[in-house]
Amino acid sequence: MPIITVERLSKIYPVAIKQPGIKGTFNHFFHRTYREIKAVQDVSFYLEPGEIVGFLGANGAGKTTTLKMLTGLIHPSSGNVRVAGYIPFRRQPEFLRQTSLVMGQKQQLLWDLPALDSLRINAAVYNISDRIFTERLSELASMLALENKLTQPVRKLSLGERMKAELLAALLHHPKVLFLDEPTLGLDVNAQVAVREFLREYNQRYQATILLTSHYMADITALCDRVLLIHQGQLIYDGSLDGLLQRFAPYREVKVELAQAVSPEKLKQFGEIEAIEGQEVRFIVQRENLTTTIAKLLAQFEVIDLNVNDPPIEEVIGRLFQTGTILENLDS
Ligand SMILES: Nc1ncnc2c1ncn2[C@@H]1O[C@H](COP(=O)(O)OP(=O)(O)OP(=O)(O)O)[C@@H](O)[C@H]1O
Repeated sequence: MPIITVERLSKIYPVAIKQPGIKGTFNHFFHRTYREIKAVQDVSFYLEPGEIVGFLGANGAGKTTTLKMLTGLIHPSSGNVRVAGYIPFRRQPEFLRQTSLVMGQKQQLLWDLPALDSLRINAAVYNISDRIFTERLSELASMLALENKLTQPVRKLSLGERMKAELLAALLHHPKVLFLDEPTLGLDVNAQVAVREFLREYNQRYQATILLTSHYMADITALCDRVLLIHQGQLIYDGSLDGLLQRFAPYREVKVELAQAVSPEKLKQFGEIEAIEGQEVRFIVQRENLTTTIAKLLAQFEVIDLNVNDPPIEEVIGRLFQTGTILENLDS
């Protein structure tokens, strides 16, 4: 049975329009007019317990709005949501005990206090006994390698340590469902890897369900077998990461090592040149032109080595998010 059920969920934000000038300001006060922003439109999906699912979309696609409705921070305009058996917007205490939201750009830990003090407050809020608090603290701090950091004021922690402390605070009550909005934002590569490894371990240890947004594709490839793709408020893909590449990357990367360097002018005819490093050239070639392009390359040049790969996921998603590209792919 799904732990998260989202059915025909929509959110429309009314936004007041203000014309410039004094007349505009006057009208703004007395005859305010509004336009509608359809941030989320008719979105449906289900998550099974223990799944880690990536939630992808360009800036402004509707990810945060969806997460806010799933955690009960905002009310849907229409549709149904159930998380762990609860309607999020009611914000019942039992719902809050089963879920947690971590936003990379917001923090719950108090800046000037040691994280430990904020964690004690959380323990009191969630009614966690001293014994369980000590047990969980020691387990999570060791999983996150934070043992020596919790007594320092939060402002003295590095960004990565702070994010790990935020995760500790969010997980102290052992939620069944964890919503993560850009948990690795701004972290260096080592800290990103540490956060990812922790999430994987936590998910395996407690079968927690995780819905995760991230602009770092490494987070998604490392953690998520399944992804949801949202575009202009609509869910346009729900499936495996490989399936996403097949569907939205109608091209492949051809890497060829030539016996002699060849000018870019001569190479242009074979496809879009991604990079030239000495005698090594990387092209983007449409899938349907792949065999003819390779045949032409082999006929015209002395080729030492040739590889065909799916382009890196970052690249596919980057292209996908460029205006219009998603819609072109949807039409085809
Ligand atoms: N409180 C609000 N009032 C009006 N419009 C809003 C509000 N919050 C978000 N929006 C608009 O709704 C749309 C979806 O925004 P949302 O923050 O959900 O996108 P997102 O996918 O999380 O983007 P990002 O990756 O940039 O965080 C955007 O057009 C945004 O401008």
